[in-house]
Amino acid sequence: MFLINWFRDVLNWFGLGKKSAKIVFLGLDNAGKTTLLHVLKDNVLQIHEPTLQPTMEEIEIGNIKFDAFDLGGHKEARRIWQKYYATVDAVIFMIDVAKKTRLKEAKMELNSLLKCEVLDTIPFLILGNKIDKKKALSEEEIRIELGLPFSQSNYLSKNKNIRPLELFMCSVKERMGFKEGFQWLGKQL
Ligand SMILES: Nc1nc2c(ncn2[C@@H]2O[C@H](COP(=O)(O)OP(=O)(O)OP(=O)(O)O)[C@@H](O)[C@H]2O)c(=O)[nH]1
Ligand SMILES: [Mg+2]
Repeated sequence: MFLINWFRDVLNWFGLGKKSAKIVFLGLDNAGKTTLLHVLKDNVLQIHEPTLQPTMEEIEIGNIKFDAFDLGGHKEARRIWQKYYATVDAVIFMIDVAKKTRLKEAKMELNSLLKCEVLDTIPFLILGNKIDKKKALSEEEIRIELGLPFSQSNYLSKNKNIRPLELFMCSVKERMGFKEGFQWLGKQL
């Protein structure tokens, strides 16, 4: 019962009501995607092996359906990301904000997603994860490093459409920050 209520809360964060949405979790390896998915699904923080094969978690309560695709972030795995683009309603792009040395690589992957024609108007929720770590960069530093706008209305997609895109800093470990991100995303769907 607790779990069911908890799922309902999760879905309410999305503002999904009776909607259904397909979401992909993307980002470099080790960012925390699988950890987040399982916190959302079971409310448990587990240690996961790096994701080698894409997995899909489907949560259905009443007529609410939420499909989350968890794709591996290591170099080989990134090649298949594009197979999922055509049908997605939203992208969650996760970044390890405590790993400064990999921000350039994360920026490159994010930019190539943003340039992708089929994702032109798809909302992007960027989660700056691991703010619990000592070395975590601030939100401002992350915006600068990734070249993200400070104001939402500035963000134009490749075809000059306004694309919903927002950064939320979070810690999956401390269960902080991502809820606000999902609330924002729910409004864009
Ligand atoms: N400190 C801290 N560690 C975290 C947090 N979230 C995830 N981690 C850790 O980061 C590591 C990688 O997490 P995963 O969820 O496996 O990362 P992933 O993005 O799925 O990685 P791939 O499957 O390789 O693409 C694990 O050791 C997690 O415990 C967080 O909020 N804070
Ligand atoms: Mg994973």
